[in-house]
Amino acid sequence: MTKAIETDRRETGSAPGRGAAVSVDGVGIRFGSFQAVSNISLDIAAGEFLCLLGPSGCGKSTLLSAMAGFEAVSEGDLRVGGTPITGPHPGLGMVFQSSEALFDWMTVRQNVAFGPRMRGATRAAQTKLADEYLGLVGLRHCADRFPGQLSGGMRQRVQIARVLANEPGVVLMDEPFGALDAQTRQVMQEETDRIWRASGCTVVFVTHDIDEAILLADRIAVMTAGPAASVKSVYPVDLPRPRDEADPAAAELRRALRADIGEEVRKALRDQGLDPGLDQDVDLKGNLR
Ligand SMILES: Nc1ncnc2c1ncn2[C@@H]1O[C@H](COP(=O)(O)OP(=O)(O)OP(=O)(O)O)[C@@H](O)[C@H]1O
Repeated sequence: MTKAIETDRRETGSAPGRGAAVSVDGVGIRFGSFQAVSNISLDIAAGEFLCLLGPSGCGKSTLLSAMAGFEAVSEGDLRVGGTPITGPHPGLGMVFQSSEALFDWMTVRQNVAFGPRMRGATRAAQTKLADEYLGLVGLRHCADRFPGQLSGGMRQRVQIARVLANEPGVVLMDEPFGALDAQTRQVMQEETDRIWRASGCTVVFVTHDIDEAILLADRIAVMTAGPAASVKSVYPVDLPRPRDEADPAAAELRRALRADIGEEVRKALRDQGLDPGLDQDVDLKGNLR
């Protein structure tokens, strides 16, 4: 965290950006009579980077939405920093897959300054904070452009800067790089690792990409196939950072995750009346390979 950001925190009176713990205890979420997730328990430590993996449609986004306060839990208890989540909260920031979440009519700087402005920061402090976080994501030089003038990867960086400028304890990311091309995605993964370490936030990150999870996570939680999905297993990723995909330990973890998730994807396909066959490889979205 840079000195200037710390100074701005004092000027804006905002909460420190240190990570907050997330506690998920016996959580179930229903939509009418449909039980999407059931009996989910996860303790996420302050400052931890946790990835959620699971078959398509198992309830990853639903769980993330509940953590963000967008979705009410039907059973169980969900807390951030010890406080029950009862609705959207400035201590929680959400990065969406689509950068349409940005305000197209505002400049990049105005987008990032939006949160501090809503918190009543002075104009000078808003600009200073926005420029600091734009610097953190490597986009200071784009501050006066509009989102429509940026590439997809740049827009996602603006989204991240905008969320961080609110100085949340927890950042929730729902497949943030799913719509990007492979090269931009790789750069964004490396950047996320760096930005997360600089910010000190807790991150809960939903992805379909096992390699992305291995690259970024402290722990990976694998969900069962829905309905009534729960957490099947949790894998610690005890690998040095920055991560090396070629590390034999990463390859071993990749194999274990593929087997674990593959089982759930096959289950989901069988429930849909599709039999992938035991020797057929499937990806997390249920596509045969
Ligand atoms: N508002 C809603 N009303 C009814 N059902 C819903 C609603 N939101 C989600 N669901 C259902 O809950 C289940 C979980 O959906 P969710 O989007 O959380 O899965 P996911 O794991 O994030 O999927 P994907 O990996 O494909 O993005 C699905 O069966 C979905 O149809």
